[in-house]
Amino acid sequence: MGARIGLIGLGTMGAALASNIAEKGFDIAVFNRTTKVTRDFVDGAGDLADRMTACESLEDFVAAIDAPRAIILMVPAGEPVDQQIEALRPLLDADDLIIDCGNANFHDTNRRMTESGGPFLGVGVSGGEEGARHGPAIMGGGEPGHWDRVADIMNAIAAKHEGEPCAGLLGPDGAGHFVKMVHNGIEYADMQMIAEIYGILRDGHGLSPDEIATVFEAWDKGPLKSYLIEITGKVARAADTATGKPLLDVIVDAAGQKGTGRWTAIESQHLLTPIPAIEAAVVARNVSSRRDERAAGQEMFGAAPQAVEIDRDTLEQALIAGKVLCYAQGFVMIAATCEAHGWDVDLPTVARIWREGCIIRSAMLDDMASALADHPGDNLMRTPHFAEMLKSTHDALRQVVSQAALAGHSVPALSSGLAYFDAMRTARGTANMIQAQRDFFGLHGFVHVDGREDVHGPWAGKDAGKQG
Ligand SMILES: NC(=O)C1=CN([C@@H]2O[C@H](COP(=O)(O)OP(=O)(O)OC[C@H]3O[C@@H](n4cnc5c(N)ncnc54)[C@H](OP(=O)(O)O)[C@@H]3O)[C@@H](O)[C@H]2O)C=CC1
Ligand SMILES: O=C(CO)[C@H](O)[C@H](O)COP(=O)(O)O
Repeated sequence: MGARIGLIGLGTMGAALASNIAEKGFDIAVFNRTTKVTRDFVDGAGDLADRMTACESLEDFVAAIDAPRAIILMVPAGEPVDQQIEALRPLLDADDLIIDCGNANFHDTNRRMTESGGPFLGVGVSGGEEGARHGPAIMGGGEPGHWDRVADIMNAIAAKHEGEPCAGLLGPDGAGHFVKMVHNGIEYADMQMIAEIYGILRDGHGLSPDEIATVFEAWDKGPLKSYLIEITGKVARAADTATGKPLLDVIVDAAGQKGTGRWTAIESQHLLTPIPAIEAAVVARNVSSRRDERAAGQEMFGAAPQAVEIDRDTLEQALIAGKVLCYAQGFVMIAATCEAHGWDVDLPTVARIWREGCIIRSAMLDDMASALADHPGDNLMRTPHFAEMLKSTHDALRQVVSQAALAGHSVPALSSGLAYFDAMRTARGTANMIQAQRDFFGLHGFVHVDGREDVHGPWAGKDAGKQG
């Protein structure tokens, strides 16, 4: 008997996932581009090594797995995935299954479904190293017959919510990677809003990292309870091992990004689906990387953030409103994309899968799953439970955004969330002005409130057709 499954790419995620798979009782063959990494991994796997076959060539790796084979790729998105597929396929049988568990762009996954030369699944895995090791959230995309071949493994290694695996096949093609991408978009917005509140506590209230940790630890016991709030308390409490200083104070304020947030923002523009809090979070990361320019700006205009008087309850309420709006935008985007691609991704199932294991897990997700199930097609912000939540918190968000602006704090995600909320409850907006301007300079026409279409203003010549 050979291995039940194989895994290529023993980096942070692949190593943890391979250990998780072995721990759940499945024999696994492992391969890594750098052979020493494979050896070191299996040598350090303790009792789990009995269930692992360390392979030093792709040929040995393929031979070590029982046919029909299932092979997980856990390598960086883009070229590395295509290279691995290209190297593997000639060694595989026609019905061997390749499963890309990295953060692929779902357009690539759509392409690979047909061009990878055999059965293919695109599976989003969330939870970071700890999640991959002990139970991630797993978002599958592809054909049900292919998913069924590995469903027992996926369910066994996934996080559990009250015994229910946080794993599932969400749709065909790249649907799983698409949902993981939006998950990351929400992650970006949630993290940015937390960072903005951290900035107010640090620069507006003058709190130390330890004092800030205490605030987030308290919030993690209330409605904001979530993985990201929990780790915010932990990172604020941590000390730098080199200097003994608070860790946050020795980290350069330039955020990295590997692309999933940017992909979400770009995709939303293609779909004409507004996700301004997520876009603002991507922009904020880009701004953060402009360190020299920011320093020059401070020299010229003076430092921006001043003391600000907003009580902590108001900050907590604002963050609650912001968090709901991040998820609302993400779910709307999933719904819009499904429509565009003819996918039938079930939003309550997505919310249920996100309840444990993933980075955006939150106490709110159980209620979100119920709200989306009870009110299909509605924006989460208009479902009764979350509408009540927003009614009681949006004033706090307004106070925080306005006070922050007056005191020179940059809060792009919180203010974009608020602008979205206000726009989405304004029946008559201001785009009539845009339409009039477009018609004035380009004779683009507008829809008249009486129902007539392609109407022009009085500036149009007789030849332009109908006038208003
Ligand atoms: N880190 C995280 O929190 C999460 C990451 N992901 C996704 O999981 C995937 C893996 O990420 P992560 O484990 O963090 O990455 P790491 O950088 O830790 O590991 C990357 C792995 O891929 C291998 N690799 C890199 N380039 C190639 C290539 N061209 N051909 C073959 N193998 C290659 C590396 O091998 P070598 O040792 O030879 O360099 C290494 O084993 C990515 O798609 C990432 O976006 C998903 C969820 C969470
Ligand atoms: O998928 C993840 C978490 O869910 C990865 O950690 C990803 O790398 C996060 O994105 P970025 O690196 O752009 O912050």
